[in-house]
Amino acid sequence: MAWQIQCTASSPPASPPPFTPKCLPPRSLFFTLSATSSSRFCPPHMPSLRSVTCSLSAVESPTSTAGLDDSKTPLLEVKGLTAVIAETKQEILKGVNLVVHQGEIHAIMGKNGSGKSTFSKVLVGHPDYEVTGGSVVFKGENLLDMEPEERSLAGLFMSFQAPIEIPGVNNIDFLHMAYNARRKKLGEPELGPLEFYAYIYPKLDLVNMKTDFLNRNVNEGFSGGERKRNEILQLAVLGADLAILDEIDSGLDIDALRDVAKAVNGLLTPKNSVLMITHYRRLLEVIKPTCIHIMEDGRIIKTGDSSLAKVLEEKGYTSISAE
Ligand SMILES: Nc1ncnc2c1ncn2[C@@H]1O[C@H](COP(=O)(O)OP(=O)(O)OP(=O)(O)O)[C@@H](O)[C@H]1O
Repeated sequence: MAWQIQCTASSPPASPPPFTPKCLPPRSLFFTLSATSSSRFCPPHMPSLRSVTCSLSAVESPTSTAGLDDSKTPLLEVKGLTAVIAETKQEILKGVNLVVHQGEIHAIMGKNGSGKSTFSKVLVGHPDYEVTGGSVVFKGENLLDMEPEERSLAGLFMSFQAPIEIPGVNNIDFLHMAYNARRKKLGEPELGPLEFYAYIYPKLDLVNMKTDFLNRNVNEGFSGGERKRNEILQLAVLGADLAILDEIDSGLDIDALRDVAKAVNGLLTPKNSVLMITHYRRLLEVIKPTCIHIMEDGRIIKTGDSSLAKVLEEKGYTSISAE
């Protein structure tokens, strides 16, 4: 799936409201996020097991430059990102702009087929898509130049809408390998099996998972909710500067949603950020977003605070499109 965010701001208000996220007026920002899952696309955090991929990007609106928060370097900057389906050349992303700073939580919503997942896929470098324009800078580096695993090692994590199974690969071995790859990248010594077990064991409580899930093959036979918990366990183990969560709430029962939200909130620090795609306000009530972005036809058409989700629930996307 894919995400795309766009924040637009007009002229700065005379008196800024008490809560003025950096992505809202007087700033002009655009966010784009896309994520893709495919049985052929590997998690970027699994360099040697290419079955899923992740990536994220943000671009500043060409019209929003004056409004950007210059006081902080953006974590993610996506500018005018356009992309087509590789096979048919059909354009899906039509100019996505997004800026994410440290400590921010951004939500992307939008009708089915608006391009959210495509955006995510493009960000992670999914081969089904070709970038035809724009740029994506993550932590000051050109994300589009990086391989999917390089993006992960740089601090990008993505949780897929439909996490894939990796038959024959033990969950704890998978996590151990991915974790050590990250440590190696950071110039830190790798952990042996016992050290890693001691590291991961307390994290199971975070997502309310039983120990035996570690010894099962990755997602094999897991229920939908268990897969989502496992995704968040991966995030807890690997850490991330930017976590992209694609419909992390789908398939979760009420208790599981609470567990997952608690885990995600517990992982947040002033230095890392979250970009989450969702169709439902219930997620935004437990993981409170800094901004909500609405995507339509491959672009971010509106950005607002959490009250936007209430408007959507009451009036639907048509009311936004009509503005
Ligand atoms: N590989 C592909 N081949 C053909 N069409 C594609 C491909 N990828 C995306 N599309 C089309 O691009 C459009 C956007 O799809 P995308 O999955 O990004 O939407 P979305 O906003 O994530 O939708 P949803 O909310 O239903 O998950 C859809 O019309 C989809 O059919």
